[in-house]
Amino acid sequence: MNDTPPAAAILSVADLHVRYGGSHVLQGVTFDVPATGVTALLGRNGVGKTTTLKAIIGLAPRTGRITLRGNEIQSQRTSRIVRGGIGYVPEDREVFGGLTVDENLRLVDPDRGVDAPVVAKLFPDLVGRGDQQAGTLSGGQQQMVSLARVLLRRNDLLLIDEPTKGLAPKLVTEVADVLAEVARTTPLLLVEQNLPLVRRIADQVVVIDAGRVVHHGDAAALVADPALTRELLGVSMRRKGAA
Ligand SMILES: Nc1ncnc2c1ncn2[C@@H]1O[C@H](COP(=O)(O)OP(=O)(O)OP(=O)(O)O)[C@@H](O)[C@H]1O
Repeated sequence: MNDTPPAAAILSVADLHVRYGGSHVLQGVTFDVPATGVTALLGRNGVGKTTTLKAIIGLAPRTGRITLRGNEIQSQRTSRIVRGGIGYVPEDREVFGGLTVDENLRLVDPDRGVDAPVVAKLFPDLVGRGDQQAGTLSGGQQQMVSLARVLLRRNDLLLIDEPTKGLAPKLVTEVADVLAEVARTTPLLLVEQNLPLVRRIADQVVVIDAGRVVHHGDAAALVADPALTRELLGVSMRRKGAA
């Protein structure tokens, strides 16, 4: 049993609702994200994990209360929330394929491209690719550009949506290494279906089902319990790739 008290919350989500037309996707989602480590947001396909991240960052129509370091942000626009310290890496990577890697990075800050120290530290493979068109990169390399872009800013919290989706096992491991390194200094709220990766880097899990949080607790304990993972997520550890 770990007697360490839980870290204070950096983000609190309370009674979060999202409706798309007649579809009531989130029906009172409530959870905290501790100020350190990795919190994995899990759930079956289509339960609203991406919608939860979008609602936090202001890209989905929401009601409820969302606080960052105790300050309410639920009525703020996305640009203000980002300036307030939340970084967001969307699921579809969204690199600009017609721009070079360096230009993609300089969209965030014109003064910092592939020569930024964080790129050399975390994404050495990108250093020599500054002039390559981002659209010609592999999926894993595009994911690195997407992560690097958000890490050029100082963030108090990062929301990262399925960073390993569609990647080969070796690249999943590389992305996991980067996320583990980033999490040493910045708390992460991570949507991720790869349970070995969750087991490796997540501290806490929040599981959503039918529009609500149905489980909240220690990541290792959930992943170590095959009956519970099957019940909550409908998956068995064996079907998922390595991290
Ligand atoms: N813009 C939208 N308009 C209408 N319905 C939407 C919209 N975005 C998402 N939905 C619906 O909301 C529900 C939740 O979608 P969401 O993408 O948040 O799920 P998810 O848990 O991230 O899924 P997955 O694991 O498959 O990525 C789905 O039924 C989806 O079809």
